[in-house]
Amino acid sequence: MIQNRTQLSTTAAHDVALDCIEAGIAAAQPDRALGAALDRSGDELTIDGSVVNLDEYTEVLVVGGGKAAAQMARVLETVLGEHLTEGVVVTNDPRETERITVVEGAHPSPDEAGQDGAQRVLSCAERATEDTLVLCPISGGGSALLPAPVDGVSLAELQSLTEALLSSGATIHEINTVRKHLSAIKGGQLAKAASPATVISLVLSDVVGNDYGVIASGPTVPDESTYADALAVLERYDITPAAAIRTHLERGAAGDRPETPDTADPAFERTSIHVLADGFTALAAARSAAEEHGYTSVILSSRVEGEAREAAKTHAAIGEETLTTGNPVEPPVVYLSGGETTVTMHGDGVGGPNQEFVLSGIMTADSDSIVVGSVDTDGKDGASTVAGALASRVILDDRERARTALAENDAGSYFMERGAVVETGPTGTNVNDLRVVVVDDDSDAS
Ligand SMILES: O=C(O)[C@H](O)CO
Repeated sequence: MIQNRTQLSTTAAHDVALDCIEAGIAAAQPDRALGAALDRSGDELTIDGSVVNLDEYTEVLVVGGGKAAAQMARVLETVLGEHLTEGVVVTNDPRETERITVVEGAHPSPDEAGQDGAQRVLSCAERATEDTLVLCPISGGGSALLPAPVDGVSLAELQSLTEALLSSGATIHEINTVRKHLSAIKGGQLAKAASPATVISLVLSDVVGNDYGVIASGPTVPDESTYADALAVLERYDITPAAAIRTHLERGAAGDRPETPDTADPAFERTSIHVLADGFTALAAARSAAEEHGYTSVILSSRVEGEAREAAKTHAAIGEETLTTGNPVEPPVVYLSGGETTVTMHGDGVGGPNQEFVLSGIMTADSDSIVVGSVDTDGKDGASTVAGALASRVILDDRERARTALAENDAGSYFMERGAVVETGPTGTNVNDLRVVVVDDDSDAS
């Protein structure tokens, strides 16, 4: 799956790191995650260990959205077989399905097809009764792919607000607080549309910490945020929305519009959620891959956030400690982490947080025996076209150039010139970043 593997595999440690990356991305594939979590035997459907008796329902609907929704829909079609009544999902990564309708929408800015798809998802959910089982495949990207702007707000107004929010520096929690208050499907409203049905959400998480209400703006999850919170986000980031948007939010804050449904809403009495893959899924698979190579393997955290170059220094420092004092464990060892780091732009170079992480990491590490790899599991590191990078300080043949590249957010060019970028192409999944630091006990990295 990884291109340029031979170029990247200059030592055994590089090979180990690449195997960890490949195993992590493979484990987070939607079909694999769903396939592992779902099982049907006759009328019994097992979801992540919980048994659902399909004969208790007169129909089974599948509604959802997100980048992985079509892959998830395919698995559901196979597992449900004759029990499936109908379904609609919206995605930007369509796959062939037999009975579930797949609508192709746009990401990261919503489009008309997505709007139409979201409407079809809502209509399908609305036909549910208390005898209906509604299964909701939901994954990252769902917020853009299922727009459903509220009455009075146009798609064009929502598109320009989305663009402003995405470039504002607001967190995904903040962005989705605003989105939830401008949509007829987000913030629990899909579950409300399906009420009083039994609603089971099957989720692939691209949100660090798996806040259910944030993943795809939580269409089936009670929402505690308010119109006032949404207005506060716009104020915090100095965003002036279209007049219709402001009016809608202000009327909502004044109590003239219903809030998104919260935990007290009876719509959630028969809802449940299963996160079937997240950043930890990739880390656990990477750990097994490292162990197969005979390395001790330590998952540092699946929740590393903050400035990429600073996080890298901490990872490199752990590697150095390992080599000098054998703490926290003796080498050879593979340290793994996930989460999502960010980059504060100082220049206009090529790269992304993962490439910047690797460059900062190898510039900090004072040994050839520390190999640093980092990728975005969706195959696209920031605005670049590659997944990330993999290197040791051996490629620092021009330290001055490396320093400038880091200063100008140009790590991508530095690695590209030296064949050290990791290229996967679009992977079909996204469980955030995957970082691998291999610390060998000998100095065979050359
Ligand atoms: O769709 C979204 O809101 C983001 O991908 C987070 O899940």
